[in-house]
Amino acid sequence: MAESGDNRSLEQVRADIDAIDREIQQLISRRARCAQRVADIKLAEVQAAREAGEAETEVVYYRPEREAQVLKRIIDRNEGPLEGETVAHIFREIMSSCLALEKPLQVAFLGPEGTFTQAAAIKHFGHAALCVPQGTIDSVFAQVESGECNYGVVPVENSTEGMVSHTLDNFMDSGLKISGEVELAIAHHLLVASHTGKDDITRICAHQQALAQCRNWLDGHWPHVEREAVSSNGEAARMALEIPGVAAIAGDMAADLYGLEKLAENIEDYADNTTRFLVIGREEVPPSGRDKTSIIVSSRNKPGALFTLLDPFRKAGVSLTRIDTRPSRTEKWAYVFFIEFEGHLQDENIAAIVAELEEQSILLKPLGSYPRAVL
Ligand SMILES: O=C(O)C(=O)C[C@]1(C(=O)O)C=C[C@@H](O)C=C1
Repeated sequence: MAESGDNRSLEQVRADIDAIDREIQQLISRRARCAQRVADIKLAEVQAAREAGEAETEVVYYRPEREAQVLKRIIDRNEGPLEGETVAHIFREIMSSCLALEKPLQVAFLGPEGTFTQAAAIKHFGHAALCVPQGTIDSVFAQVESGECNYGVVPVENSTEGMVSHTLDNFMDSGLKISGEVELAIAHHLLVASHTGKDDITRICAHQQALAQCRNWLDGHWPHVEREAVSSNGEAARMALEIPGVAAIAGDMAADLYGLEKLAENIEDYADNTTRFLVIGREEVPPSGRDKTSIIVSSRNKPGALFTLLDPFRKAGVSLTRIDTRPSRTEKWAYVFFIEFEGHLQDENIAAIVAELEEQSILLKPLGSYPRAVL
């Protein structure tokens, strides 16, 4: 092994690396064969259930709770010198390829290509999943509901690509479940085509939220250049490639996709700009041990209604991670609450809270329990 103080030559160390790569490759192949065996077992179980006359079920190849456990364990046991997250990303890709051997996944995302939602889909499912762009959040839901796609990825919080409230509204009418969450650090760059010089720029295009998130930087560096809000950062990048004088604000995905150059990197006014996305699917996810649950709940419009809804959480000592309000579409001046908290619907304390809320509310819809983001 390459230890400090070791005086082997470059050739010798490279010979070590070659031998290690061979072993890693053999182990990855062995792992992939295990995944194939897992797929056979899953199929046999579903066939046996069908023969026993149990309800018609689909084979569920993708297991988010298991993936979260595998990735968490990798981070926890990591001893360096690589960062735990770096190693986990490598395993993310290995699992993604293993799953594709079992069954290739189709994942709908709010497009177009090159958006942060696509980056979130790839971060969550790895590069082996086939990511299919959709024009609207509604059509991401529709693709998963119809079975055209296995899963969907939509923005939910502080997004540069879509309306959060629109995602929440979709959940009110949909039978889909949340099967995961993705957090993505958003880094914006000023991008131009290789034939566009700094002095050629006459217009800077981006999604309106990206323009807003870079306002101070733009005021400082490009105070006299026109800014134009377009439908997405991906679209802005496409324009930068095709229209002379246009520069785009967008992320790495868009820069790579359209082969654009970065005139300036990380131009967002606030570092730690994170967007959160939800993964939607048709199945409920079993507990991973580190889960979150989302519900929609609506109460009668009377004083103290919100307090009554939240009190069971306080009594049980369960942390809320998010609460949003949307106007009810059926009753004037009534509201529905979108509440997220730590724990799984199968946990006893969570089941008790939900039972209590059911008594207090006029509507309670569990949207699913899912593993907390690991990466
Ligand atoms: O454990 C399983 O159920 C598998 O299918 C194996 C595996 C993996 O490669 O580790 C692959 C896909 C699943 O989403 C989870 C894990």
